[in-house]
Amino acid sequence: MMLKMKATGNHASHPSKGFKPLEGSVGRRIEIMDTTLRDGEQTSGVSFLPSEKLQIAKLLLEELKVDRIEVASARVSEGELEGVQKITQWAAKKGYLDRVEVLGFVDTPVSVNWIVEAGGKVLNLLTKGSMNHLVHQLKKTPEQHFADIQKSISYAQEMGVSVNVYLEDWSNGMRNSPEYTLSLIEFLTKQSVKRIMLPDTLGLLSPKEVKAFFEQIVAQFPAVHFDFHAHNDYDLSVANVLEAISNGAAGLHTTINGLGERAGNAPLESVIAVIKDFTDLEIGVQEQKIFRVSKLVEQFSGQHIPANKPVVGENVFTQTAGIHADGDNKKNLYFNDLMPERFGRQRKYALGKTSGKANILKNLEELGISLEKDELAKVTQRIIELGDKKERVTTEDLPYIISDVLQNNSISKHISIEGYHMTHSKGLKPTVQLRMSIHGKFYDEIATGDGQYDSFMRALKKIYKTLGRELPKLTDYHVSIPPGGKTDAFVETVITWDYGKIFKTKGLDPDQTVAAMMATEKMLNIIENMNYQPTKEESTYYGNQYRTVAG
Ligand SMILES: CC(C)C(=O)C(=O)O
Repeated sequence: MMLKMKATGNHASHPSKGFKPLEGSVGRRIEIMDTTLRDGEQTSGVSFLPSEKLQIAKLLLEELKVDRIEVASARVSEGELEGVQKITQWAAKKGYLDRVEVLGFVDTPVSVNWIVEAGGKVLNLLTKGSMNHLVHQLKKTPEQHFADIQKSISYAQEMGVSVNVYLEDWSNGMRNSPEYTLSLIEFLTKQSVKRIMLPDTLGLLSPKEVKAFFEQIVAQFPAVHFDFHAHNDYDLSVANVLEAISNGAAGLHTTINGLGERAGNAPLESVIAVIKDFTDLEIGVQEQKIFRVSKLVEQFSGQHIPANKPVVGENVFTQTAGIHADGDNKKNLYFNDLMPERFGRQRKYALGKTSGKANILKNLEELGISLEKDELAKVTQRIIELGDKKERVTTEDLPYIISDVLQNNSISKHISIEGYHMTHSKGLKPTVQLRMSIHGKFYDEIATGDGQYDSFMRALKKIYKTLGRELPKLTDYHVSIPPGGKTDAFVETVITWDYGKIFKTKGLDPDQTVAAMMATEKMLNIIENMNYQPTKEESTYYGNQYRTVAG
């Protein structure tokens, strides 16, 4: 028998753990086998290119430092063969070949030959862990199945390939046919097998059952290395993993971002956080690298990470309520062990209608901007207004908002856009129906143009014409979005006007045309201020900037 013994060792308690570790969780080192490239790729719609597989494999083994990776199923395709070859060629040079595993079937000699051709050295042999699967899928007796398994193991050995064994549908087996399932384990302990891998194939177990099954199995086979392979159908994969390792499992299977069949596998990012914070078990994974790897897998898999996904989701280290930011300023009142820096991330403070001054100050600090008290109050007010329109304003939006608000401050508002209706249809020119208020009086016009903004300007010109007034000449029109490339970000439109003097106005809105209309409204008020001979307290225009004229 070649079963790997579980390692034991001393382990000092994590200083931040103010609680008793779960029973049975002190001092062992847990092996992490990441199966992003095999079970993760079984996510509907995911297919990694060979070169992508190689890049992910490198990051998993060298940066994250997981113990083992499962990179493919044997026999799948030519592309899969190429992907495994790329990984094994690289792994051979690095001395990692015994950490690169391939799932294969009880089909001597096909899977083993495929793995050998791919340059692999480890077979994860898929056997049937429940009577149900054995009888209804393979239509074999346990004796026949055991004989076939023995043949596969012997052939792999002959070919220089080492073997771990999966008991597919093990969880069902433990529930409904434990005699068969335990007899298979018993049989495997007498074979040349390194690890026995116990999948909750349908993700049907509760933490209580995982605990009971592991207690039973580990008591019966104390020298055996058992891996647990969880699925997330009830959102219990992480809780189940915690029970498995706390009750004797020596290894775990995970995927990055929880990719995998149906609801996915146990997500590596949460699993490592939970092991570090809730047990005194040891793992070799480098958690600071997790975010980088998670983003790369997101990109290659095309599976967007939900914003609220623990550890790696966009929003999970963003405080939205102002009271939290305030608490962070006052003795870190909202501190917990799950610090973003651990995972290569940073805490953020959201800007929106619930965020308040403390959040804005935190963001200004990050940007190195300081504002006067009254300016801060105005910026806060503007963010609240924007928050009412759009849920979140980002730090990157802030400089635009500040400049927008401060510019607006210094201008008395006599003219406003009271209402508009814009059309944009294929085959027809855009039309804008516009209502303006000028010194309290309403003016309505409709115009058609080459674009929505052009239509708006034409309607505006008609109104101004009826008043016998001229508009400045538009000489430049510049649109930009804050860095980050988000399509839901605020758009800043800067328009340059020639009214004898050259000046610029800015508008900011998630909609580009609306941003341009806001910039235009500001321009109208500026020229109105110019024409109006401002009073002492009114704003006026000097050169290319606006100042309040003090008394
Ligand atoms: C193919 C097998 C090993 C599997 O992924 C599972 O049972 O969950």
